[in-house]
Amino acid sequence: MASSITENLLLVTDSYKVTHHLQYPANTTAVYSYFESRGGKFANTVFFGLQYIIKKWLTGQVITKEKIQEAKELYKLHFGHDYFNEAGWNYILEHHNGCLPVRIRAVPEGSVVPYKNVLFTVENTDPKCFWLTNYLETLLVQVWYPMTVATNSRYQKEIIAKFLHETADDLKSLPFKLHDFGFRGSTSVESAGIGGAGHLVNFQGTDTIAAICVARKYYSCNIAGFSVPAAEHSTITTWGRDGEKEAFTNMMTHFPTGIVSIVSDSYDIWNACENVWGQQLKSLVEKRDGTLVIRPDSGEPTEVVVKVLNILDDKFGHVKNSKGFKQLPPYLRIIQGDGISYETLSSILEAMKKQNWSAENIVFGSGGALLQKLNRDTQKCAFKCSYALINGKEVNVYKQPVTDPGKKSKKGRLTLEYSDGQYKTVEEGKGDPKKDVFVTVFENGKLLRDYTFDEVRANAEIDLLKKPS
Ligand SMILES: O=C(Nc1cccnc1)c1ccc2c(c1)ncn2CC1CCN(C(=O)c2ccccc2)CC1
Repeated sequence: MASSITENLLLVTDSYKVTHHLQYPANTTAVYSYFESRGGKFANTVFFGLQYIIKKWLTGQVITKEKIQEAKELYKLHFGHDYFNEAGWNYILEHHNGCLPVRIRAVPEGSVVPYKNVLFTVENTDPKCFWLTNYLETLLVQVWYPMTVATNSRYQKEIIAKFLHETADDLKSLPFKLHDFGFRGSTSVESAGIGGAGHLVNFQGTDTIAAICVARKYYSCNIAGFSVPAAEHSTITTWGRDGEKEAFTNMMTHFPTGIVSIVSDSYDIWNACENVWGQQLKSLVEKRDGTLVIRPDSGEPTEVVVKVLNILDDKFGHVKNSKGFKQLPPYLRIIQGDGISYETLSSILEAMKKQNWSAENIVFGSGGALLQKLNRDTQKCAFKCSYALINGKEVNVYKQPVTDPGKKSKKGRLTLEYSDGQYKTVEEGKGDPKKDVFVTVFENGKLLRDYTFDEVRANAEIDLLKKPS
């Protein structure tokens, strides 16, 4: 029978974990583990995506006779030996009605937590199922992905907010300033949805429809993001090299109101801005009831963006906003969707500012850098056992590799405390329960806290009043 990894939780783990029930000390009755970001690219981490994993994989009667049988057969083939913990899984089936006897406690979704703080803990709730805690590590650590996308996206929001503070009348446009172009560059439809939802924690502009679906299905959000009619090269180039003006006119005719975005670099972006938009279609642009967003899509972004703005200025003029920076007429904006990342954003906005252009004039699109150019190491996400009960004795468990002090793990039962605006992880069970911010989100097959996307967004919101440093 083909393995149905897509449904069978017993198959969603690393092979070596299938043998781990035989490797703990005799009479181990509790294994307690935690997840953290040990720090990496970003000092703070937006915690997001655990609820997706819990709802998709852990809630309800996830263990069945058929799944146990399928796993038993597959692992016999895989190892060439019978290591599978059939008795352990049958015990869960019989004594817990197929529900997982574990407790997961976590910081609220959307929380922004400095690295090296505990983000969630996992423990078995039935002493016979000590082996289950770390069986779930493989799946639970995959939260690194939505978390890291949400974090990387939020750091770009802070950059854009800074430049809006410095050069724009207000920050009203901030939610739409970074648009997700990353669907095609994602590893899979599922990962596009998960990562794209991570981006939508911070923004409301996306072309990754899978992300809308994840926010709707797993975070009770009817519509988490928006987009508009936009051209791609094929809808321009199929009109022929001499047909670019007709292609542009067709767009303006089919989409006579609202925002419409037209990629304009198919042949010569300078000619398109200067002669087509700036002369041949000038009055069409000026009279249209909406905003034309011109999209360059090649060349060195800092140079192209500023040169396009200056050409459009020459043709359509500008006004000075309250901060003294130039602003194109409201019917005209640009979007830069090529080469956009956390690393390049500032240089583009700085180049604009140097030539007195407000950040108000531009929207960004980001694809691979937003959803794909990340890995578990970006934020050094790790899952480690810190406490066990062995022969009824509490044991603080830890690792402290002489070869890498940075991999030292925390000891004992952990609490994440928040006081005076600071998070603090307290180890060895010495925390103050009154200051503990953790929520029990899952226990014995049940999701106990169901965060809405609005709640997640509120928790992750940046300080909009903070003047740029
Ligand atoms: O080229 C686009 N998508 C794309 C997708 C995949 C690969 N390449 C490009 C694309 C998509 C959306 C675009 C775009 C260009 N140019 C402008 N937009 C729309 C953005 C949508 C949201 N924006 C709004 O201001 C806004 C729109 C609706 C409601 C409220 C605000 C700002 C612009």
